Amino acid sequence: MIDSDPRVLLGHGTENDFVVLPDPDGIVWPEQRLDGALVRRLCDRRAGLGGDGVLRVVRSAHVPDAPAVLGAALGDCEWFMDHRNADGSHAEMCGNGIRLYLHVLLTEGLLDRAAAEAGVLVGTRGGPRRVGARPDGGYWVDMGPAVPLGRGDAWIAGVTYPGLGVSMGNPHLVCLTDVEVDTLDLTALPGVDPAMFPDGVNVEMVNVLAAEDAPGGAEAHVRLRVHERGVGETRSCGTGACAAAYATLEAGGRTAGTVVVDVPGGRLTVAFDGTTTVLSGPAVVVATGVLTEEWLAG
Ligand SMILES: N[C@@H](CCC[C@H](N)C(=O)O)C(=O)O
Repeated sequence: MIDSDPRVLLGHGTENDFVVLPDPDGIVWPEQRLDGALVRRLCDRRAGLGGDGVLRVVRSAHVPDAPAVLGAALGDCEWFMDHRNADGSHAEMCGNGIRLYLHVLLTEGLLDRAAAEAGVLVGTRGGPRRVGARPDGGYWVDMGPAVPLGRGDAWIAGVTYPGLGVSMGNPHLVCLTDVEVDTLDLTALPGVDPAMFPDGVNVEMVNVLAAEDAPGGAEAHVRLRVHERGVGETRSCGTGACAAAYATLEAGGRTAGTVVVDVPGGRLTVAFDGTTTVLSGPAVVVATGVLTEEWLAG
């Protein structure tokens, strides 16, 4: 039995879709209730609502992990993006999810537009991230620096694809390839070296469409498909787009520039200034509702 209304929203960022649970004061979905089994049920596309993950919208004060992962920034992060992958696991960071998170703070009346446009520091298990709304729609996120993790390979159907490991708070292996990414089977996680990624990895397969003269004056334009840790193939990954953009610039000997990243679910833009990484893209709330007692009891 849940005392308060178990309100729920469905939303997405470039079709990376999430079940969003508003729980500002940590009353509706305390961690012991929102366990891995319930996350898996919510994300089930037939027996639940369906999603690549769950975002709990909660104040940092009600998240037991927050002091450890935010450290001195705890007091600056009123809000915490409590993210779960569809398999129930926690991830450090989610670039599409955090844009949707800010959008939900706005649509739920938990934040005013002026504050959102100024940019808000949100806690994540990867540390604090600043996210903001653009006056003309869309959202930006300061994702922090991309951290190279060294060279590694992915294997798909007996073919080896050389790649670059990149951390965006969470681990990625980016393979730039001339093989048309739309022809690859990403149903299963590509083979990787487990010693390089002891906590698992998200794998991005990338075609570089333009290494210069990209749309909107960007430095490069790529197309990406991704197999996400804890989910499977998704239609977009914000951290993956950042990792792919970093690997693309790095292959051209650059550390700064803007990369347009096309994913199956839309378009993201990633800008590097040599210090940090700014991800931009849309966020959409599709529906709002209430979970039924019948389903919760099931
Ligand atoms: N889709 C997300 C990343 C979600 C976490 C990832 N599956 C992991 O386990 O690291 C994004 O938009 O960044």
